[in-house]
Amino acid sequence: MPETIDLDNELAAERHHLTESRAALRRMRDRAEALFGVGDKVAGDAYTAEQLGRHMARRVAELADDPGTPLFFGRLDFDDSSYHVGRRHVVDDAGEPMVLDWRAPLSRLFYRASVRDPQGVGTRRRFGFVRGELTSFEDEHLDRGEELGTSSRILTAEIERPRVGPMRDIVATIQPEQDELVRAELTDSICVQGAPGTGKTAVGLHRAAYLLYLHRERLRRSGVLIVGPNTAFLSYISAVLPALGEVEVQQSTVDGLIDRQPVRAADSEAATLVKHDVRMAEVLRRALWRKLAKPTEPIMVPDGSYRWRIDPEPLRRIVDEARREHLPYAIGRERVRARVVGLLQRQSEYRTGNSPGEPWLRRMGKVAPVTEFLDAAWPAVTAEGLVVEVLTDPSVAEGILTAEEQEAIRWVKPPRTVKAARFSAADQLLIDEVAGLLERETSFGHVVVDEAQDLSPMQARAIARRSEHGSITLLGDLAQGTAPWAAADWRDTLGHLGKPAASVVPLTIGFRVPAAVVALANRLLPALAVRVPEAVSLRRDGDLAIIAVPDPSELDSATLVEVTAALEHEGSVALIAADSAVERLQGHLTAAGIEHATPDDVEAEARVTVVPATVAKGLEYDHVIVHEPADIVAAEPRGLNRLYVVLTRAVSRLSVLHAKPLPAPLG
Ligand SMILES: Nc1ncnc2c1ncn2[C@@H]1O[C@H](COP(=O)(O)OP(=O)(O)OP(=O)(O)O)[C@@H](O)[C@H]1O
Repeated sequence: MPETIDLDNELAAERHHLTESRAALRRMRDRAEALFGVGDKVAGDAYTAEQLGRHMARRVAELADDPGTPLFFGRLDFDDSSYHVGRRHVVDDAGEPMVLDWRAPLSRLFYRASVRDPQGVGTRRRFGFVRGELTSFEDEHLDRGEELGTSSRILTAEIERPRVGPMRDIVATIQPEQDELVRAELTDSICVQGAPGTGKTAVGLHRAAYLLYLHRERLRRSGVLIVGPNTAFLSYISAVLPALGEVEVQQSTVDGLIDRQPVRAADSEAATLVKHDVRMAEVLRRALWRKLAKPTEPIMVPDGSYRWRIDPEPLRRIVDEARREHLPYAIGRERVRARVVGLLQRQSEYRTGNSPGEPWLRRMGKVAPVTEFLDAAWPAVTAEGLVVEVLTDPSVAEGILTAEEQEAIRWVKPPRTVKAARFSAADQLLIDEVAGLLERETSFGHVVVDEAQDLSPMQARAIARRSEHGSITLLGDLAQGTAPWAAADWRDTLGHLGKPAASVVPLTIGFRVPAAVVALANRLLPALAVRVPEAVSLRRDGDLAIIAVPDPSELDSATLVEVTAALEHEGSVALIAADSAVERLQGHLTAAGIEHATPDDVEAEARVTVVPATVAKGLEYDHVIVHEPADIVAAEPRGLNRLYVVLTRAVSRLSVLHAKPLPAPLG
């Protein structure tokens, strides 16, 4: 059987290449560490030493080898050469490539070459690994018209593998439609509308890694930011970028971006709605700029034996001019101060014949008459102070907000001082909005926003301020919108984000949810009032069980039985329930001696996670057990959308237990 022997030899050769590549990576890391050690001795000054130190530490971290993940996952054979494709570049001692980074231009062919357009690739080889051990490979001879596409055994195994712990990268199996998005230009802002499990999150994270590779210096200076819906989601995705060698990407919720003040108050529902409404931006802008007043008094500045004077007319001109320059408010104020001092300087030069020096200019900027003029014509404002004013007396919103809306946000008991004010979570948005009117925010080079369908206009504006000079990748699914302000059309969100021209691209191939489960969830779509393309599941496997429990008092115990049965299978188990039922169910599990974790504890040993329905977004588990869908739907106005999210978390099996009738579209 010569074919078998040949294959064995091939496999042995590939394993040898893997061992050699690992050794080469270790030597690269040793060299980096050695350099790290001498870095502070060769660097001239403390600053350079620190910079160099940080650079080297990063380099060493980037070169870390994770024995659990394969160093390469594919190979491309051309006529006269072949390359292994992997998570990062590995070179031998002579600098020759042993593994090409998946982001290198040549590696692109691994994802994109096809029989129709082989782009010079003769054979594409994919490797199968078990716990870091290379165990198999699969060849597509594109030059002989062989192509596996999504029927690749290795791709199927990867998609169907049991899920444990945090999210993993998908570099080995990025699909052409995903690759197109991952490798979009840095200057392109894109919006990805994708059904559940189509790889939106994966695409966003890989795009961040790709852009960092291609524009390393530029993006390192300006930074890359990933915005996610909650901390459970952020911990779930936190391992992906480091596994790709990217250790310096900031990940945050929107609240985390804008937390200038502690949250010490809660809003009514009506107040929350108003504060997230884009009209609040207009209210705050008006409240701020109304503070400018026309100068009516001259400025008189005694200066030794002289006395300088500026009349109201030139002062008015200075204020008007600065206003027309559309500068942020605080910068405008300083501009006015500088121009006033400029006029004083000219008078002084004219009268004394000398040019006053820096100290004189600084003193003039601060003398009482100048400060008093500024405080009257262009008063100093703090973001917190202005928000306190508006919430104490919302009448400034006249004509923008209705009388009821003004009442909804009015503070019943205004604080005596700004310091004593107790701000709510939504107030942080208002404070951030004003801060953006006062000063310029620094922009990230690229921002990835996940679960973007739930951004309120004011949240989108907070992100816009941080990406004014950069591009964005917006990821979401309109059908999964659960916030009261959830978008019905991506154009609206893109407008608030300041990227109205971004293209909206659909993803439709589902990698997570088995076809039977997708079919169930899709029954909800017509009731969700959004127009989105349905997902087509790649997964033919999977089980769906809908279990009616006739006696409501037995629903919890039936759920417990289902959890116990689920533990017979490999992989993770999630019990998802209406938030109000979570504590009770946790109690039952504890009483039954079943270990269980919370969704933000991704390192937990427990195989069962109890997930409140409102936290399930973006997460996935092998076996999902949904407890009483009717309660999940009843808990909030967009409960059906929430149920759609909950039903689409299952990778292999979904069990739905109900005592109440199933919500209409499912019944
Ligand atoms: N090309 C791929 N190869 C293998 N697995 C993939 C691929 N694309 C996505 N997946 C897997 O499918 C699952 C769903 O991906 P992901 O969470 O990115 O989807 P999503 O569109 O963000 O889902 P949701 O809308 O539910 O948030 C993940 O386990 C991911 O690793």
